[in-house]
Amino acid sequence: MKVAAIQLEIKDNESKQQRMHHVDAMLEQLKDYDLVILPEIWATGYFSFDKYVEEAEELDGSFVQHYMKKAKELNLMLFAGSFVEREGNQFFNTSVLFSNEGEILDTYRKIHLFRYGSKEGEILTRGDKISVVDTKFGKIGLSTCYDMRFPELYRKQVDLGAEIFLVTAAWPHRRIIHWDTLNVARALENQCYVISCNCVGDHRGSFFGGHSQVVDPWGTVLAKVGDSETILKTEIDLSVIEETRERFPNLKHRVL
Ligand SMILES: NC(=O)CCC(=O)C(=O)O
Repeated sequence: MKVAAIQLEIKDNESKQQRMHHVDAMLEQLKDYDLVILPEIWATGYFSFDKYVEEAEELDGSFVQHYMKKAKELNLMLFAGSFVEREGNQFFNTSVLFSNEGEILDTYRKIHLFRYGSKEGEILTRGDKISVVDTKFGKIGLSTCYDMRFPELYRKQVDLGAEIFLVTAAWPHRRIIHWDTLNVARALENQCYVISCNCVGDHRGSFFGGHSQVVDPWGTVLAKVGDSETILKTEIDLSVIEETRERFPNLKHRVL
């Protein structure tokens, strides 16, 4: 399974349309990939809290319609990262997984909203549904950034059959050691692949840390990129999930 993560630089002087245009050009390079993942609230810019309401869209709005078409056109499964979703008078940090046929496989509204130096928790409403979706590549669990600090979410995803965790993020450079550690921890404790995608760049005075990565179910980092804009490209072997779980069956040894 060929996977790619578009580690996007968020530039303050770019508009949502410009960022989408830039991402679309990067997607064109990934036509023979099976799965592509994008970061958190990348089109608006995670720290552009003043634009959240103005740029929010409904689930059938133009952002989702656009990436639905792109997934089909490029014949790839696309985890389009998250965007600010409006439903009635509520707003959510919502990510969408599209099939290569352009269907919405699942959506996920971030459950753990970030409140440390972030207005996310003031503006948005938290999600309350755990997302694990059956795909042609196995069962995939969806999550967003700060969620990584809450192991119980991933354990619940495993209980629902998850084999691969997709994590969309806007994680700062100053806590990048936590990010690296959590990517490995979530993979090895749950014997799942972690495929994560972070932003980079100096956005409204905060530096995003990059380090988008792919970690296998044994906790080995198969691929990791640095802290500048790039596309992480790698291949994963899905048989490693079952093989790891059989060889070292810690998931079966749970007591609690
Ligand atoms: N976007 C986020 O959720 C940031 C999370 C973060 O910076 C942290 O957990 O540390």
